[in-house]
Amino acid sequence: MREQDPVPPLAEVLAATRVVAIPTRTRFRGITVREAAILDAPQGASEFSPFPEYGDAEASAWLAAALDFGWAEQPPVLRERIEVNATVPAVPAAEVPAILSRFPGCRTAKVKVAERGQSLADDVARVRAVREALGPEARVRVDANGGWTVTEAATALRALAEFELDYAEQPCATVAELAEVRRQTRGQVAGDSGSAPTVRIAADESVRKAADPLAVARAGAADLLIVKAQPLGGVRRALSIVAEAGLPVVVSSALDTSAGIAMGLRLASALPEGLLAGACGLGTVALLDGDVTADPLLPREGSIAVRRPALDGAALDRFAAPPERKRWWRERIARCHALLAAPARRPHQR
Ligand SMILES: O=C(O)CCC(=O)c1ccccc1C(=O)O
Ligand SMILES: [Mg+2]
Repeated sequence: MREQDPVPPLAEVLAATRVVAIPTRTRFRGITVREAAILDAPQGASEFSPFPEYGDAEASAWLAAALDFGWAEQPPVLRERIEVNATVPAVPAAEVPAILSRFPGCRTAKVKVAERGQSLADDVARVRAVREALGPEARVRVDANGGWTVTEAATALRALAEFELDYAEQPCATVAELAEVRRQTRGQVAGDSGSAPTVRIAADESVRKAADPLAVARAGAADLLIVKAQPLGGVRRALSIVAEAGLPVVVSSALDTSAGIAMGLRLASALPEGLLAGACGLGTVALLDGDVTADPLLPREGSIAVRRPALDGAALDRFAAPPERKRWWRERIARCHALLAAPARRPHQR
């Protein structure tokens, strides 16, 4: 929400809010039930779904995004369909074909790696299964969610080099570590006879969880940025961050329902030509065992049409969160709303 935009009154926001709890089809990021506040807002369906463990300051950027998408006019749509990647959770390699079958036509896959309790051999087997299923022309990415040290990342990316990765997303936790991994993998290429591919480094958490989302770009620690509309405060704010960063981007999501996916699609559709670095991580409704609309925003022939879903009352009832969780989300919205309404304490103010 732009500084001059008024925040809608709390009573109006709460009156528009329905809290849902939707089971996931596969454990993802430790999550088996995805909770979200769905807003039946004047501009259409919107979503507020920061993960439960996030504090109010971080979550209030997600609320700014939800209110902006629900109450404010959005930038023009420059493209009607957005290509998406298959998102492969940290499953055993044998389960890869079943996961990929939920993403019909997708020629790019993003594979979770560095999962706690698993080994590099598990990661290599999973990535190999994805490469074998999709063929040599497909783009294969990995996402470590900051799970590796610099040494582990260098070792893992060497082991994964044979799969010719599109990029490695957030291999390590900090900007300094990303810069070091980027330097080392380049060194690897330079010292090699030329056969080893450069592994591009993408920043995700270093953008969406940072006090300054542009610091990673300024430090030259990434080749591209993952941008997510909710944590960055909305479509318009994400667009201004992209414009300042000057790096190619991939738009992604946070295991949103179709209401939140629509926000990501809108962001992807508004990006200036040439900035989009391939398929976006917006196909994840395929990982949920339900949705808030009768017409979910699922990948078809590798892409999704840019549109807002119509909320389905029966689905909202079916997935209604238990009373104590509903109360928890409404109280969270009230606290985050108070942070947004107090200009001096607005998070991410620059
Ligand atoms: O980018 C994608 O393919 C899907 C979204 C995704 O991976 C994700 C979903 C929820 C929380 C974190 C992440 C992530 O990119 O790290
Ligand atoms: Mg990521």
